[in-house]
This record gives sequence, structure tokens and C-alpha cells, in this order.
Amino acid sequence: MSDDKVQTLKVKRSSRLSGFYRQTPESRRTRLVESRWLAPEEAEACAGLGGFDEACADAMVENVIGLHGLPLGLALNFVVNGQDRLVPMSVEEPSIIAAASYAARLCAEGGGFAVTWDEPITTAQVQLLDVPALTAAEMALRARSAELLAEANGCLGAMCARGGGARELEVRVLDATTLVVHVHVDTRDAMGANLVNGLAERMAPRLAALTGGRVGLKILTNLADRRKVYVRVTVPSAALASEGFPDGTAVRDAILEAQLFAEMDPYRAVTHNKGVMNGVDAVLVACGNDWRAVEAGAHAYAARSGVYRPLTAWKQGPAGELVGLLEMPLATSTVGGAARTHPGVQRALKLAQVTSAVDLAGVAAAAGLATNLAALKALSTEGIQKGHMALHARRVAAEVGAQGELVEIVAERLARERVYRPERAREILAEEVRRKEAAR
Ligand SMILES: CC(C)(COP(=O)([O-])OP(=O)([O-])OC[C@H]1O[C@@H](n2cnc3c(N)ncnc32)[C@H](O)[C@@H]1OP(=O)([O-])[O-])[C@@H](O)C(=O)NCCC(=O)NCCSC(=O)C[C@@](C)(O)CC(=O)[O-]
Ligand SMILES: NC(=O)C1=CN([C@@H]2O[C@H](COP(=O)(O)OP(=O)(O)OC[C@H]3O[C@@H](n4cnc5c(N)ncnc54)[C@H](OP(=O)(O)O)[C@@H]3O)[C@@H](O)[C@H]2O)C=CC1
Repeated sequence: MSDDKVQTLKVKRSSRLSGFYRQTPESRRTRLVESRWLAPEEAEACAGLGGFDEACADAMVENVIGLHGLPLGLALNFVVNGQDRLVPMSVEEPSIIAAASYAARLCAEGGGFAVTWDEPITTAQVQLLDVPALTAAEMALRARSAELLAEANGCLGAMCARGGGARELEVRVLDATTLVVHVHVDTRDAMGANLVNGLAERMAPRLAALTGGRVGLKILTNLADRRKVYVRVTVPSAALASEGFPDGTAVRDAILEAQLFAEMDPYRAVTHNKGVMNGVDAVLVACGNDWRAVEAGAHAYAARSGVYRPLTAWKQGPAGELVGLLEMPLATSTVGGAARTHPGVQRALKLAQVTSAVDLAGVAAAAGLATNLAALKALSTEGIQKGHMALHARRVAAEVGAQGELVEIVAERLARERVYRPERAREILAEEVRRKEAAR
């Protein structure tokens, strides 16, 4: 990135872009330039497929026959650790970006999202089978732990030079003849899967020799519980009041009841967590990260006690405010993987002003807490259908052939009628087309 662009990005800007959602994609890009979020050529590069082409795709995965697009939107109103952030989200489901923006606006009233994180530790597992004497094997590994870590770091010169490297060796007993060795590695801005998988393969013969065991699998774990992110928000109860629900305290209490439901019932907790992953995954997809890895880790973490539980906790604060907390493993990257091959990924990271992998984890987790709050607020008041379906109506309108301003007109009428069937959309579209022709 050129110095003038770095300067541009350092300028303090607001993430509150009033009326943004009523603009066209082109005028939104112009707005981003005017409000100094993007340089003109960067905004222009967002249009269409954003520079992603068949050659990029062919270098990325196998047997490519074409490209498959997804929308790239921006969630607004985010203040993360005191800094205004735009949050890039790529997702196929309507209402998620609106929901994130809405909840972020509520959270901003309490000071925004306070985010902290663990060091970016990714863990390799080496399975050792048929170990003849478990206790002796464990002792041998523990006695050699410093030496083994030094050997590991010997293979990780570049990673150590940037402040990462192997940090700890852990031995776990799985059954009477099976051990698993965990090598915890700080992989800095990389997710570190390829790095630690390679390390595990290199270390395995030595670990087998020390224990007398036979090498089994050598692979990272996606239960990245040494790489967690923690987010906290405070929403004044008054901010929760909305049309038809003037008592913010009652809305807060309804959200607390929804939280209790998720804590008592895994069937509900899964859906509650889907609302969290709405935000997290959309950010990860926009930023070219491995969302399957994060999904797998998130759900395993939610079930760590043996019972599947919500990833977020909503409580009442001392002054009657609503306090929200999210704690989850979140292994992100700003280098490696798709960041190398997808031109849109670097742009998304710049838009969000992401400075490191852990910073990206913080932004994604803030988005997750926001989408969870928006869903709980909607569910606890008017129900999910009103807001969600009103936005879904735009998709129905487009499906039946509405274009340009007719998309909004048809969608608005469907939402007013609370009918979202394509047949009705078709009728409305025909009426509106006739009306337009008559007016000419
Ligand atoms: C959809 C809203 C936000 C409307 O909510 P509303 O109160 O009708 O919105 P509003 O018109 O008062 O606007 C409030 C703010 O929302 C945003 N907003 C409003 N409209 C738009 C739009 N068109 N495009 C972009 N942003 C929009 C925007 O930030 C706006 O602020 P402003 O800029 O005006 O100051 C609300 O109803 C909501 O948050 N609903 C929840 C939607 C949701 O969770 N969708 C996910 C699908 S359901 C699901 O997958 C998860 C679930 C529900 O199962 C999880 C669970 O069970 O826990
Ligand atoms: N179970 C799973 O989750 C699995 C996931 N994967 C996939 O692996 C990929 C991620 O692996 P990963 O090892 O992260 O990616 P890559 O191998 O693509 O790239 C990471 C490398 O980038 C280099 N690098 C440059 N700058 C930095 C920096 N600032 N911080 C850290 N590293 C830097 C490092 O190499 P150097 O130190 O040599 O410079 C690092 O090892 C994803 O595509 C994922 O989908 C693969 C297998 C299994």
C-alpha cells in the first residue's frame, strides 16, 4: 500500500454513514471515497467481481469451470476499542448486514465493543499409538520438552523472527496405550494450519522414538481454545426501546429471558449460536478466512462442558443496562490462504482497517455479538419475520423480474401486506409496470 493510502486510512472517520442503505452500490462507493474510507481507485476496484477472475480462481481450487459470486456489504456503526470500523460482510442471507448495523448502533450508545484476545496460538496434535509404558513415555516427553521446543523452533526460523514460534509442549493420555502430544505454536498473522501440520510431521518420528509408540495422525486441532477472543458490550436500557415497544427495560428483560432459554435448552442454544455465526462467518468469508475451521471450533467450544451452550451471555448490569459477552475460539489470518490469491480479501481487510490476525478476530467477534443481539431483540419484541422478511421481500421482487426502483416498490408493498409469495410479487410487479406506463 502506498504511503498516501496509509495516511488516508489513518484519518479518524465515522462508521455512521447515515442513509447509506438507501443509496445505490455505485453511490455508496463514492460515499466511501468522500468520507475517506477508500482511495478512488480502491473504491472502483470493489465494483463487479472486484478483480477476482478465472485465473485467480483456477490458482485457488481445483477443476474450476467458472466463478461464483456473493454480495460484499458493509456493516456500519461499529466502534471497536474506541475506534470506528466499517465491517465487511459477505453473505447470501438478507437482513444480516442490516441487523449487525442496527445492533452496532445500539452498542455504540454504551461505548461500543470492548475486545481482548489471546495470543494467536495454533496447536498441532501428534497421535502416538501402542505406547508400551505410558507413564515412562509421558515423563520422557516432559523431561525433553525444552529440547523438543528448541528443535521445533529450529524449523520455524521465519516465524520466530516475526515474534512467533513453538511455545509449549503438552502431553495428553487418551487411553491405556495412546498418547497425544500437543505442540502449541504462536503463528502470528497466519491461521497456521499448513505451518503446524508440517511441524507435526517433522516432529513425529522423534516423539515416537522417545515414547516407543507408533505414529498415528499429525494434524492441527480446530478446537483453537488457546486462541480465544473476548467481547463485551453495554447497552443502556433506554436505547432498547423502539416503535411499539417503548419500555426499554421490558425489552432488556425479554432479552434476558431469551438468554435463559438458550442456557436451558440445547435446541435453542444452537439457533442462538447460529445468530452469532451470522456475523462471524460473514466477516470471515469477506476476509478470505477458513470459516469451516472457525465453525467447527466454535461449536466444540460451545459443548465443552458436555452440554451444548450459548456462546454469548446477556446479563443485567449494575445500573440496569444490558451487558453482553462473547467468548469463543477464533483462529483468523491476514496472510496465507486466500489472502494471497483473492484481490478482494486485501481490500476487505483495508476497509476494516485490520492490523493483525487477532485484530480481525476481534472485528469478526464484535460482528457476531451484534448479530446475536439484533436477533434476540427482534425475537423478544416484534418477532423475526417483520424485519427479516421485509428485507427478504427485495429478493422475492428481484426473483420475479423487478429491476431498478421497482425492486424497492414491490418489496415495500409485499412487506406492507406481509405476504412474500412470488405469485403475489408477480401481480404487484405487473400493476406497478402498468402504473408506470400509464404515467408516461
Ligand atoms: C432488520 C432490522 C435491523 C430492521 O429493524 P428496524 O427497527 O425496522 O430498523 P430501522 O428502520 O429502525 O433502522 C434501524 C437501523 O437498522 C439498520 N437498517 C435498517 N434497515 C436497513 C437496510 N435495509 N439496510 C441496511 N441497514 C438497515 C440501519 O443501521 C438502521 O439505522 P439508521 O442507519 O437508519 O440509523 C431488525 O428487524 C433486525 O435486526 N432484525 C433481525 C434480523 C436477523 O437477525 N436476521 C438474520 C436472519 S434470522 C437468523 O438467521 C438468526 C436467528 C434469528 O434464528 C437467530 C436466533 O434465533 O437467535
Ligand atoms: N483443519 C484445518 O483447519 C486445515 C486448514 N487448512 C488450510 O490451511 C490454510 C491456512 O494455513 P496457514 O499455514 O496459515 O497458511 P499458509 O501456509 O498459506 O501461509 C502461512 C505462512 O505465511 C507466512 N507469513 C508471512 N507473513 C506472516 C505473518 N505476518 N505472520 C505469520 N505468518 C506469515 C508464514 O510462512 P514463513 O514463516 O515461512 O514466512 C506462514 O507460515 C487455510 O487455507 C486453511 O483452509 C489446511 C489443512 C487443514
